[in-house]
Amino acid sequence: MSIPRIAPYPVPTSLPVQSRVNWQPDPARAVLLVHDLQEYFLDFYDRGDAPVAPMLDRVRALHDACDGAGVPVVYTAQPTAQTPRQRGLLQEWWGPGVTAATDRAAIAGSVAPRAHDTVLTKWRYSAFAMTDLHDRMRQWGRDQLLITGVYAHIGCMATALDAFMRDIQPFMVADALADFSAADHAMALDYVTQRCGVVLASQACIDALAAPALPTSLDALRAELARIIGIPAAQVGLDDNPLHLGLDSIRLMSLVERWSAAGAAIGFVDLAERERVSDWWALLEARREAMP
Ligand SMILES: O=C(O)C1=CC=C[C@H](O)[C@H]1O
Ligand SMILES: CC(=O)C(=O)O
Repeated sequence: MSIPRIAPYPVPTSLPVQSRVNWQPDPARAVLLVHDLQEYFLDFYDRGDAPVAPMLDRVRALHDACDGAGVPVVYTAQPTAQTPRQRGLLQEWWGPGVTAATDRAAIAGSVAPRAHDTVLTKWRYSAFAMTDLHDRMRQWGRDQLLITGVYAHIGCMATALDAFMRDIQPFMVADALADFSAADHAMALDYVTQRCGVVLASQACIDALAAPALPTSLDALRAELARIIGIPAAQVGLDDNPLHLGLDSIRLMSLVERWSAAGAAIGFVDLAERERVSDWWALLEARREAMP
């Protein structure tokens, strides 16, 4: 069985109501996933119609928002060369797929990866399967995944469920996804809302990423340091030196960039010369009060 020809359908606008969690995309925690937007998978659509045309526009807008907020962007793409062992059950289920359309394996030009993006080779429905996506997110100190691309009820939903099981908050960006049908698309959004994550519109996601993030409490500062260092928050004590806890200069610079973008006049030396978490909090409080 190959992929069916996909009739146009409108991008979902009425989203399922979330009642279990109040997760919000955080520019300090998020990674944008652009899932399998290869020409091969888009060729089954009428590219000039919904859902693909608006979906690609919204993926581009989200990519721009992530670039502005310092949020890493990760692409997945299946390889054209897959041994039977590598392709596994996909071969029996979907046939040769992109391996028989090697000239269509490229990621769609209108949403092509940019120089600073990460492109992972994709082997199974979930973007975590047989890739180092989780390791990379750990290294970046990030635990939210903003999911866009195709197909919503297959690889995107599988990735959302897998993220949840890895304690990564999944966000399905409803109008930056496309599927086999409106019903499949809606099913994916309903499932994620009920069982593992948050569904939101691309504009709500862009607005959340644009909200500069200064820690609003000492515990929020400890939690942010813990996430970016990759240790439990309980290990970030008020008298601990963040650099001695494992915060390296690259991550320190990313904090300076993020907090400066939020309007706090904080430089690298301001933090490096302060040796306690409590001193960092006092500095953040002082700089917040001095903000216009
Ligand atoms: O051919 C394939 O590998 C696939 C077809 C349709 C959706 C699946 O996610 C993808 O693996
Ligand atoms: C497109 C694809 O590979 C997926 O939905 O997993």
